[in-house]
Amino acid sequence: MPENTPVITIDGPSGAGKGTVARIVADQLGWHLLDSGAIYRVLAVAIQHHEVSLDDEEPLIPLAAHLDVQFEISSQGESKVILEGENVTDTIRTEEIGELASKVAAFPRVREALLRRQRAFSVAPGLVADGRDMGTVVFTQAPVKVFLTASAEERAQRRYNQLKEKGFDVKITRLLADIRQRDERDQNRKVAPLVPAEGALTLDSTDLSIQEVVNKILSFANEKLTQMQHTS
Ligand SMILES: Nc1ncnc2c1ncn2[C@@H]1O[C@H](COP(=O)(O)OP(=O)(O)OP(=O)(O)O)[C@@H](O)[C@H]1O
Ligand SMILES: Nc1ccn([C@@H]2O[C@H](COP(=O)(O)O)[C@@H](O)[C@H]2O)c(=O)n1
Repeated sequence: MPENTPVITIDGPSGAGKGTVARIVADQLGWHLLDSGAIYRVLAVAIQHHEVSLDDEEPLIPLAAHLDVQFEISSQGESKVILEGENVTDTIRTEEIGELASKVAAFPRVREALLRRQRAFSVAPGLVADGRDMGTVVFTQAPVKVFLTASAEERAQRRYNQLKEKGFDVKITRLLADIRQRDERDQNRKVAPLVPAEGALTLDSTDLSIQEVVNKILSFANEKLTQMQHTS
């Protein structure tokens, strides 16, 4: 991992807005983007395709280590996720796959098998990485770390709006229950639990617009990166 590539990590619970703001921040800086949750989600789809049971960690490790996935950008600028030659862009976004991904993500050796793949995204001129352990495990050297959160009710409402817009028939009470269950699992697992990294800026986005969150992250990043230039 090149130690001198600047990385901005954005960790936080499901629906806090990490992916949305990470994309805007990366675009504005002209940096690369890593949606690490997508990797766990793709692995969950691969597990379903290959009918591998979650009862035992062992068979999951080679699947994680040799995951045949490509993240592509279409000619219209839309991102596409290809697993074993199949377009799984929409499949990975379902609540069912999110739930399965969070179960798979609790296995320590599965997480270890995915580390190198995630770190390979750290390429000049810089990387914006979002997930649960970007600042605490994957990019511990990152000069800019953010912990983005929002109330569970607000996150369920955002997810509801998002799914309704895509034409899915969903119940907000169910989404809220799923979000709470996923928070519980991600925060309390033994390996890489969801916690703010040391030195992270904690942002509660419950009452903030997307643009306000982006502005706060960019101004924090600017401050940290300027400090870094002066000390190197
Ligand atoms: N500050 C905000 N105010 C209102 N809506 C927001 C805000 N931030 C994000 N959203 C909306 O909330 C939805 C969820 O956002 P997003 O997918 O970025 O969350 P996430 O933290 O990446 O979730 P996950 O970890 O589950 O992928 C999106 O529809 C997004 O447009
Ligand atoms: N760095 C990460 C990223 C994700 N996970 C797990 O994957 C699940 C799905 O992630 P989304 O961000 O796409 O919702 C999530 O609930 C986590 O369990 C992870 O462990 N580490």
